[in-house]
Amino acid sequence: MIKLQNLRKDYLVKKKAITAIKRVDLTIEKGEIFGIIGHSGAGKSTLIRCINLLERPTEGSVEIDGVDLTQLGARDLQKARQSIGMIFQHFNLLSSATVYENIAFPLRLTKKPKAEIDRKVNELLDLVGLTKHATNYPAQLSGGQKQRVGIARALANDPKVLLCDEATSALDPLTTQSILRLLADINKKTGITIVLITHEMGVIQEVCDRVAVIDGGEIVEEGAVVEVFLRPQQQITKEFVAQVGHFEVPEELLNQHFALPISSQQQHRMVQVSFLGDVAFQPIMFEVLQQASVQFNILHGTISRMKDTPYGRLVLELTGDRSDLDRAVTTLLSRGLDVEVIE
Ligand SMILES: Nc1ncnc2c1ncn2[C@@H]1O[C@H](COP(=O)(O)OP(=O)(O)OP(=O)(O)O)[C@@H](O)[C@H]1O
Repeated sequence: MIKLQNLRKDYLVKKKAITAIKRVDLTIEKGEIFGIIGHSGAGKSTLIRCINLLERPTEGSVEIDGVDLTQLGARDLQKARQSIGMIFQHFNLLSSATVYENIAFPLRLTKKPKAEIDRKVNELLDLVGLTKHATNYPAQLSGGQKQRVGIARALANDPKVLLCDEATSALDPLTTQSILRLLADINKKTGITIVLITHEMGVIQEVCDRVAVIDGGEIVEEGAVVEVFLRPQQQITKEFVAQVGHFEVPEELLNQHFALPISSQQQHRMVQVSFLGDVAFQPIMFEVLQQASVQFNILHGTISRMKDTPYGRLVLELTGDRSDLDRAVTTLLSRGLDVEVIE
């Protein structure tokens, strides 16, 4: 659907080139919600603005549905851009136009008939829950409502792709949630491909299917959100995950003395058990440990949800005969849990 190949973007500042995007190869599938996360200055805005050629790449190609936008002439590019909607951190609404007129604006630009404009604007007002505010001006709206207008306007020409440039960064946590839920809903209803950039891992966790981590103008890690959360490879990714995950085993646990009593044949073992998807709802762990005659003590845990996928991670102290402990770990692995022996 979206294919960025060998993408580079330099800015000329006082006749010197500053490389914002070093080299990016990225494929985003049709219908997915794809997140790009990075710190300030990492190149997120530049990258997302290259997707609709608001920034023209210095090198490389930007394919949407097999068409390389960098090869199009002005008229064809303008047409292709109609299939790419965009929303912004500060909404970029026309302050002197009503909510209705803001949404109608792109339809008027494409010279749609009046009746069609009216039908479409009303449909979009309903979709974003702003029917009652049609005649209000942006200054009369809350931040969340302004972003809803931004979303409706971006969807006016039925785009195939929606680009979200830090769309929730100016909003409080509750409003952020409601905007993310609206985006997820629209994605489900229409199958639109959504690309969003953010510096907040919570945003990625809430709505994205896949994520790429950008650092110094390069993608340093990429994968399904659940995989990246549970098995981050790069240090920067681990730091982003730590913003929301509480996945790291606390230092004091690693140094503590085991709590369960022990007899001479028995051993202690500290394990981290991770589970994903439906397996999170099954009592596998307790069943297996009981059957193996292994005692356990929960030392630390997180159970939550990533978009629609439940997941959990528990740190357990296990006590039992060595062979029982080995058997319990092997059985847990064979039943689809991820088990890592910490100590
Ligand atoms: N128009 C521009 N002219 C010159 N340099 C720019 C321009 N836009 C961005 N840059 C530089 O390119 C690099 C990447 O900037 P970019 O805005 O893409 O990063 P970002 O990850 O979106 O950061 P932020 O979250 O702070 O917006 C930075 O070093 C920035 O200073």
